[in-house]
Amino acid sequence: IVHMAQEIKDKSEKDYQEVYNAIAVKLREEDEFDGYIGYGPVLTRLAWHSSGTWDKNNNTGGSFGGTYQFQKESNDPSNKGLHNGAEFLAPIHKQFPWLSHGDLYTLGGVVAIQELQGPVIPWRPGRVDLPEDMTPDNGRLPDAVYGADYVRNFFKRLDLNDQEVVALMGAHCLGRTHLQNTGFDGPWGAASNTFTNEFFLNLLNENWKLEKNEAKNMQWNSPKGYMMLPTDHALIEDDKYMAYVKLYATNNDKFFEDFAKAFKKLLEGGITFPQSTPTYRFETLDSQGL
Ligand code: HEM
Ligand SMILES: N/N=c1\cc[nH]c2ccccc12
Repeated sequence: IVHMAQEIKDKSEKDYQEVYNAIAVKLREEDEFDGYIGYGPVLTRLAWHSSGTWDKNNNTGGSFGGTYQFQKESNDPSNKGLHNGAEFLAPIHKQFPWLSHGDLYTLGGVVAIQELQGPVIPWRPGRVDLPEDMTPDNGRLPDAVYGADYVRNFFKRLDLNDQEVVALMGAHCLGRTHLQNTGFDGPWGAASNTFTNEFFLNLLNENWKLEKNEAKNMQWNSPKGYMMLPTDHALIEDDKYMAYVKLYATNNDKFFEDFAKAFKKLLEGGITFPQSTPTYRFETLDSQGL
């Protein structure tokens, strides 16, 4: 299967910056969601889950067709809680009906990362809505209970190497787990809505204890009330992953640079863009003085 992005002839950078700004203003205004965490983390997870269904071996799934809009995909147990992100974006789709669902879900993640003070994520438009029967089967997204070998093998399907995997996992600096969504709980107290390299610093500096949680799942907890999934903790159980954890814990610029590249790659998996497609680097609201 070839997913050829369409050439968007009648929309300019200004048009896409307008969509970016509409999402960013709504994000700034609706700050009370999920105990004042806001919508940034769940929008980030929606962009990742709508892209993470890609299978490089047969080029099925991925962000191109916007198939998260169909219940077969949005009802995947792996996607529990993401309807909050989709409902947040629904009015944006109404306001800009010319934007495809695939472009909408991925752009939502780009806005979230940038407005939460993360790196600029270069982004290209042109994803094309596919019919419901092209929706990939459930079960293509990763489980949280396994170790480093599972994580490494899982991300091969998305064509992502050790360095890209560790960089991407740094997004777990945002938001929190919710017992009723995934059977994991915490961190307790203030979960973060600012994009930093803290995930790596916490992995290295906290005193982690493996405990069974209320849903009978094992997770790593620290005296400060932080938590890590088994797949998070796997990054300091494996020498190759550990090297990148240390790199990103000590070099925030390198983390930002590598995260931006890996997140763009994740959001574009399986898509062939025409040479003429522009790559947009959007301004944040702050940098526009808005
Ligand atoms: C081994 C791979 C991964 C596993 C097993 C995993 C698992 C999870 C789980 C269990 C949650 C909690 C969801 C909930 O209970 O509401 C979560 C949240 C989250 N994940 Fe991941 N994740 C992985 C990779 C990623 C990647 C690659 C990204 C983005 C680049 C990401 C971004 C997020 C964000 C932002 C949240 C917070 C969502 C919220 O606060 O509502 N995750 N993840
Ligand atoms: N602070 N938030 C997290 C810390 C470690 N791992 C996570 C996994 C998913 C969501 C949030 C976190």
